[in-house]
Amino acid sequence: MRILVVGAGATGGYFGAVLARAGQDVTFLVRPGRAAALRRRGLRVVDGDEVWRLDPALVTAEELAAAPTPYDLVLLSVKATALDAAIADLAPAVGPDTAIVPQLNGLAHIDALAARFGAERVLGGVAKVVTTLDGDGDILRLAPLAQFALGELDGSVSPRVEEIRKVFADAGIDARVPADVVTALWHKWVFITTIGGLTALMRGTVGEVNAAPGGTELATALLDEAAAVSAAAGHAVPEDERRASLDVVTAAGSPIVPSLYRDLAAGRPTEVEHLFGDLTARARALGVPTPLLDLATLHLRVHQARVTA
Ligand SMILES: NC(=O)C1=CN([C@@H]2O[C@H](COP(=O)(O)OP(=O)(O)OC[C@H]3O[C@@H](n4cnc5c(N)ncnc54)[C@H](OP(=O)(O)O)[C@@H]3O)[C@@H](O)[C@H]2O)C=CC1
Ligand SMILES: CC(C)(CO)C(=O)C(=O)O
Repeated sequence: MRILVVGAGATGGYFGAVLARAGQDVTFLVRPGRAAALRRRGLRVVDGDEVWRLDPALVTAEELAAAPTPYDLVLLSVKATALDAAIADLAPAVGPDTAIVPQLNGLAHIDALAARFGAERVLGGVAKVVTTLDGDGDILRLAPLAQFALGELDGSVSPRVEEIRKVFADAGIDARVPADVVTALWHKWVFITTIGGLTALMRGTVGEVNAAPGGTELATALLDEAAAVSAAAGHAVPEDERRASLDVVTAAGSPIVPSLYRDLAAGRPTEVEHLFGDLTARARALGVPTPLLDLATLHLRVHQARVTA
């Protein structure tokens, strides 16, 4: 299977490196700056005490446009803020049989991809991994979790989904095909807006927020707001899943923060519109009140305006 990973950042770099290390035919579509850094330093993954280096196959948008090459699988791993440009850049890699698996948090990117490439080429993908880039561009894996869920958007069971799942599983990734990947995307969205809203509003880790009086109540209220939107959209969060998410966002002493918080704390733009703007707009359309998520949205918008000015 020829695999093109679009974006060699924290998640794409990690999953792509794991797939390449397992012997898969992986090429990274990267922008010139990242290409130069990877050629100089290699793609390094720091996983606890283990550090491994890969010298991956790279292609830039210019090179791909000059020699269009259809790939079997395109794994889209950019931030939502880079989505439109990435869609244009990856287009020459899409042929009649290409499967595009995005792994962004949120949902709106699915519609954007389907509009550009046709819904039949787009699968749903949900990444559960905790990775970040350090100052050298190396990938740091911050927690043992490495899960990838994918599926057809219409819920059907297809040979290509099983084939891709097996490629991930054979590389050692906990790869799953949920009963309904759109529901899985919604539930990840609920989780990410809860933990993102909590840590962004309170400017602390899950443990720090919960150590303060009222922190646990805020985590619970955020989760319930986000879950109410998901339920109104037809994707109710089952009680066991709600409990599992609650356990994570109320865990005493937990050092966990989401990538959104890392971006905020580092003064970088965040995926505010894709994650929060979209969810609160859908909440309004569905008649679901979301005062806490609205506050988080406003907070992140103020940051966005400042850092993009
Ligand atoms: N980090 C995490 O733990 C998790 C993140 N997610 C989600 O995954 C998505 C990606 O996040 P993450 O991997 O953290 O983001 P990163 O910013 O670490 O990586 C994104 C990469 O995309 C590259 N990129 C942007 N535009 C293009 C383009 N046109 N062509 C090629 N490369 C491009 C950037 O490269 P450049 O160097 O050129 O800027 C960057 O390296 C987000 O939606 C996030 O919410 C989901 C699960 C976990
Ligand atoms: C919370 C987490 C790590 C779960 O995969 C995530 O999606 C993110 O940080 O963006």
